[in-house]
Amino acid sequence: MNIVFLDRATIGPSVQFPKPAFNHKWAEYPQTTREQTIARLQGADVAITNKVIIDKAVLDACPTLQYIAVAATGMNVVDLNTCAERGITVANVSDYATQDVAEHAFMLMLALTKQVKAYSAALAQGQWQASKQFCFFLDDQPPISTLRGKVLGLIGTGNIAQATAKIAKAFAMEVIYYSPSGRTAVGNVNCVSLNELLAISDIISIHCPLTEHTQTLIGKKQLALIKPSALLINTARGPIVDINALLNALHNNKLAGAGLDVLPEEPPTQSSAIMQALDNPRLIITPHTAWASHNAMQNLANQLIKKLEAFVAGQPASD
Ligand SMILES: NC(=O)c1ccc[n+]([C@@H]2O[C@H](COP(=O)([O-])OP(=O)(O)OC[C@H]3O[C@@H](n4cnc5c(N)ncnc54)[C@H](O)[C@@H]3O)[C@@H](O)[C@H]2O)c1
Ligand SMILES: O=C(O)[C@H](O)CO
Repeated sequence: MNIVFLDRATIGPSVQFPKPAFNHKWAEYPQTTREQTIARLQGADVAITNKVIIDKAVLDACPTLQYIAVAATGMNVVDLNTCAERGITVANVSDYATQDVAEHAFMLMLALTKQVKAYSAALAQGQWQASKQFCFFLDDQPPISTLRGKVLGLIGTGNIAQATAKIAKAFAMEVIYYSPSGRTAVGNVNCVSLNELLAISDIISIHCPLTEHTQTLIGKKQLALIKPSALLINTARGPIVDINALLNALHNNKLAGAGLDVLPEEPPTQSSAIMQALDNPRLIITPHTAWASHNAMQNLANQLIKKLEAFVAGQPASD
């Protein structure tokens, strides 16, 4: 088996990939550009990719591929339909960073409700040091608020959404879900329509995959349904939110804050509108690191190899 790992450097250097227990040749590259992808996959049976795109053009030019291991939960970098037509197995790694991503979503919620960015910046500018009392308030920011009692609307009902719901319960928040499948409840928590969720939530957190159905799921029309006092958290995939519509809503005070771990373009270019908005204290961006604890990444590496071994042994893949 010829295995080619196209973007090994996207998994931290402290992580060891176990040696597959079958006869193989392993080639790995720190990164692979679009132009390099086809050449590097010539003769490969197995491609491993985290974020290198394997679309129809790549699949057409690499007929030896039998198995694509996505070193991530989100599989949006692979043309799944073409793989299915051609009998190419695509396997992602699910549930390796569930708790990490849920904690990250909460970190963003807490940072926004407690105005951490605005107050840290004021401190760095010496504003607290110059104040006449023990504490210091910023008059031009929304009031600091409390999570307890707030309605958390979760888009998606999968692993990360449910882990986020568990944390929310500990904060005494009220949780609702949106599921496109018509489910009415997850455990004892109600599912509502997307429009209803947008209208009644104090915090909306996105936990669905990026697919043709979820591209700009949250656009101008949907943002208009959200309360101006609400927060939007996206740790799923950047293109699920129309970023220009989001920036507009923030700028016009139609949204109280946004916490984003993912952007439509990764990495973003410095001149992009979102990077130009970075000094907005109600916008917190992390560089797609929600998943990236050492433990989670090692989990991912172990599971990826286990699934690959199961495939080579002709056993059904299991998580
Ligand atoms: N930021 C990060 O570091 C990070 C890490 C892991 C996963 N993710 C992203 O989070 C996503 C969710 O991960 P998960 O482990 O919870 O996956 P999961 O498969 O357990 O759950 C996905 C959920 O999305 C729902 N869904 C599918 N289509 C939908 C639609 N059109 N509208 C609304 N909901 C829809 C499904 O019903 C399911 O409940 C992944 O697909 C990935 O893109 C991001
Ligand atoms: O989907 C995932 O697992 C994360 O985005 C890391 O690639």
